[in-house]
Amino acid sequence: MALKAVFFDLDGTLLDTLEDIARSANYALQTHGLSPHPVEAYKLFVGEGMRALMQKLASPDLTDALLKTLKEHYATQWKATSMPYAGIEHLLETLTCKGVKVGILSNKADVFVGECVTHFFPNLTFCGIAGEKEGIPRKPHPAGLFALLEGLHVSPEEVCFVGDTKTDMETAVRAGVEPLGVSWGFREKEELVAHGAKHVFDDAGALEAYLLSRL
Ligand SMILES: O=C(O)COP(=O)(O)O
Repeated sequence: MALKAVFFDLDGTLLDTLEDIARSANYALQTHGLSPHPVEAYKLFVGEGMRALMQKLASPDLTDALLKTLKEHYATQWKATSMPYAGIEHLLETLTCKGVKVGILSNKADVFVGECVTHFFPNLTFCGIAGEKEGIPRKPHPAGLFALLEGLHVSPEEVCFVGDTKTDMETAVRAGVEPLGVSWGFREKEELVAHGAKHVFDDAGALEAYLLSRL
């Protein structure tokens, strides 16, 4: 069926946020007497939201304190080095111009998703944007995607979900939409294929060409 809507993951798919997240997480760890990790190591840690990130890096009794410090630091540092990957603005603009609905579903805290989108994509209109928020289970649970799809009058066969981790691919599979992977983000192609990616793209131009071929 013809493509009507495309939903994107944010961190590692639309935006290269790795360094800012890593720096804030390392700041939190060091503030609470723990050792930092190399920025690259965060490619495996990021993807399930900030609480899960801190749970992966320290004992459970420290999670709340670490999370508070992480959020406070990230609130002032989220755009220090982060930026859209090459070709992303063009891709989003093209889809929007062609009448395809474009949305974002992230496990990043909802407040930061809003700030990032306003800052990095100020001229684009999205059909829905959501980050991790209370009351809605985060990806790979499909509830967040279903909530965004509500009222759009599209069926799952008319929707793609694009992401860079197994969490994103599982979300798409569970929601019954087409799972599309990107290899420029935080994980390897193999992980995406193993978790259901129908295609994995190496640059935004290739993804754009595929999506346009689906119209
Ligand atoms: O910040 C995270 O943990 C993940 O965010 P994402 O879902 O946009 O990749």
